[in-house]
Formats: sequence, structure tokens, C-alpha cells
Amino acid sequence: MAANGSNVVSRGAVRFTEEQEALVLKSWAIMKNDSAHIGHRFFLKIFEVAPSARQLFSFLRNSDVPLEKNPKLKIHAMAVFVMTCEAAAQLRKTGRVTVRDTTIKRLGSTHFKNGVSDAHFEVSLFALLETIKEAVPASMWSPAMKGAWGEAYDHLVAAIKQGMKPAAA
Ligand code: HEM
Repeated sequence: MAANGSNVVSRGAVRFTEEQEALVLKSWAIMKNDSAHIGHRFFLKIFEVAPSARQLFSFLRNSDVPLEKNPKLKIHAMAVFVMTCEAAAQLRKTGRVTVRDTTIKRLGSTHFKNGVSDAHFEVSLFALLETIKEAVPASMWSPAMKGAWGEAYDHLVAAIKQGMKPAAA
């Protein structure tokens, strides 16, 4: 579902502008230089709001490795950022998130199997936007940047949720 319903133009295709894509990509270009730190902050925020979400990750259960040193958590954090950037580029080009069918089915089934709920995706959106806001220069952050990231994320998650439906598995 789109963060901004007014952008829906036809049968599921959305209007995502070049400016919106540029807002996502230019902020990511700054953040990716510090991806370990950014990924750590992102997950700290998720676990602050939803401490139980930690238990969803097999590699965090019974692990003594501090969060900031856990390579798998960093990989997951980067997957969220990078796939949201890719979603922004696809939305601008085609009006849709066009993750390969097999990838979306695997992502859907992994999240379904591990008990990831709508509430987790919402907390993760909140954490994503807060992390970006704190990571980019104050003069760069804007409601439009927030909206562009939020919209790309919402469409990506809608695709993952589609893959989570038992019929699509
Ligand atoms: C746009 C949002 C997200 C993206 C792009 C994403 C991406 C991924 C990817 C690429 C994997 C590895 C899948 C595989 O290899 O089969 C994964 C696994 C997983 N994700 Fe996400 N994810 C997202 C949101 C979330 C959220 C919000 C949560 C929960 C707070 C979550 C929890 C998990 C868990 C528990 C696993 C399995 C980890 C394990 O091996 O134990 N994901 N995700």
C-alpha cells in the first residue's frame, strides 16, 4: 500500500518521480560510507521499540556477540536499505517494485516462517526513517525525503507481504 495514496495512477502502478528517486539515492550515497554504524543504529531502534523482535533472528538467539559486531545483522540491515533504494529506482522506471519472482517468494517465505508481522514492518519503517534523519546533514533532510523513502519501503514491503501469502509460497 502506498504511503501517499494520491500517487496511485493506474491498476497498481504508481507515480514515483525522478526527484523522489534522487532524494533516496543521494541520501544513501552519504549513508553507505558508514554502513556498519548505520545498520547498527537501525536495529537498535527496532529493538528499542519492539524488544521481542530480537528473538525472530536465529543468529541473535543465544548469541553473546554484541549487536554491533554481528555480521549477519549488518547484512540484514543493508538488505533493507539497498532493496529500498532498488525499489525507488524500479518505481521511477516502471511504477512497480519488480523484484524477481523467486526472490520475492523466498523473502516472503523467510519472513512468514520467522513470524515477522505487519507490526514489525511498521516499526522497521519508523526506525529506518529515524536512522536516515539522524545520518544525513540536517539541511538535507526534508518531508519530501521522508516521503520518498517511506513510499519506496511501503511498496517493497507490499511485494514481500504478497510473497508471504500461503497461496504464493
Ligand atoms: C524492506 C524490509 C525488509 C527486507 C528487504 C528484508 C530482507 C531480508 C533478507 C534479504 C533476508 C534473508 C532472506 C533469505 O536469505 O532467505 C531476511 C531475513 C530475515 N528477516 Fe528481513 N527484511 C525486511 C524486513 C524485516 C523486518 C521488519 C523484520 C523483523 C523485525 C525482519 C526479520 C527477518 C528475519 C527474522 C529473517 C531470518 C533471519 C534468520 O536467518 O534467522 N525482516 N530479510
